[in-house]
Amino acid sequence: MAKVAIVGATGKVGQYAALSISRIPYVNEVQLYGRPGSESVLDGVARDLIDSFAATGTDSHVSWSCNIEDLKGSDIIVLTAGVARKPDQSRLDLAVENAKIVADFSQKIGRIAPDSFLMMVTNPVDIMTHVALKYSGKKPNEVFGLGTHLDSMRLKSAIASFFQVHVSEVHTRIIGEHGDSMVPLWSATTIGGIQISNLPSFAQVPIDDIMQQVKSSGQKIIASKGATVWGPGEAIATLIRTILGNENRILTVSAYIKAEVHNIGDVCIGVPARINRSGVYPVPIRIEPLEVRNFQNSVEKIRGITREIFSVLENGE
Ligand SMILES: NC(=O)C1=CN([C@@H]2O[C@H](COP(=O)(O)OP(=O)(O)OC[C@H]3O[C@@H](n4cnc5c(N)ncnc54)[C@H](O)[C@@H]3O)[C@@H](O)[C@H]2O)C=CC1
Ligand SMILES: O=C([O-])CC(=O)C(=O)O
Repeated sequence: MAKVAIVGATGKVGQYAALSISRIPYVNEVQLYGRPGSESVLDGVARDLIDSFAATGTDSHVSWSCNIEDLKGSDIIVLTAGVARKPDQSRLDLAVENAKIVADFSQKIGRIAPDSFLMMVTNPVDIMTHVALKYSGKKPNEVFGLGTHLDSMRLKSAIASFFQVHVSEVHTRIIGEHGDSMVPLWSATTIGGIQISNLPSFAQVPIDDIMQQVKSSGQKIIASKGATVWGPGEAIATLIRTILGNENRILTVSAYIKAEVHNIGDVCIGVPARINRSGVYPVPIRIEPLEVRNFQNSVEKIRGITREIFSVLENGE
């Protein structure tokens, strides 16, 4: 059984993640962490969560704290703390402000919970994952981010809807940045086990429209209801269940790569990774030449901004 802590638990994503995580059978403690001053909100979130348990039969302990030392003993810490973008902002606009928050928490988490996994949600998530890796002092397989798994879910829904098939019949992935330079892998997309380009109707797929829809999904939801919550909240729970259940599923997460994708590396970015109780292991893959070029561009963009952010953190602005 495991303790999962959420840092940023008073926020929209943190609150829904608490609910989705509490329903994972391997979790026996959900800890809600918030900044000093957020005691009353945390208490309310905990009570509301516990009220739901009678309906779902959930048997989990809920605790809350504003004392960072209480993260001790966590098996997984989910970091959702930080600012969220406004509809007219890019995720990258949040980089400097959130990097300071993430670096500070990661340093503390590295000391207080050295054996925990650290899952990054705060945006821009690929860069924040690298900040968390560096400042926590944890191993690369212990630090990962919710990146293009969510984009892959969005693409999967769009493809299932176009072909009018159940989502479980669609396997697909988006790799690269959780942002504009994301790269769909059509070469790794199947419907009912058939490679998508072998289906005659593939020629009718409005690929550009679908990718535009996937890329703008977060922004559209933020513009209309203020935040994306249920998509990311469920995706967070899937990743945690995969670790705690030692499931060895291959999911696309932001992880540190060295040379797994055509020798491109030294960056945290969305890649397929085998995930189990020991952590997150990027899978060596070979993809089509155009996909390699697009991935290389995405990597160069994220690596460049990550370096700038490291320099800001080290030297100040
Ligand atoms: N990776 C992904 O797929 C997704 C990432 N996100 C990101 O998650 C983050 C949280 O989003 P929401 O929950 O919608 O935002 P929110 O504004 O509802 O919650 C933010 C949380 O961070 C805390 N926080 C803010 N500034 C802080 C600081 N200086 N120190 C400590 N804690 C601080 C707040 O107290 C609150 O608990 C954002 O960066 C957002 O962009 C959101 C959805 C999906
Ligand atoms: O779009 C945002 O800012 C939140 C997010 O990352 C997503 O839902 O994909």
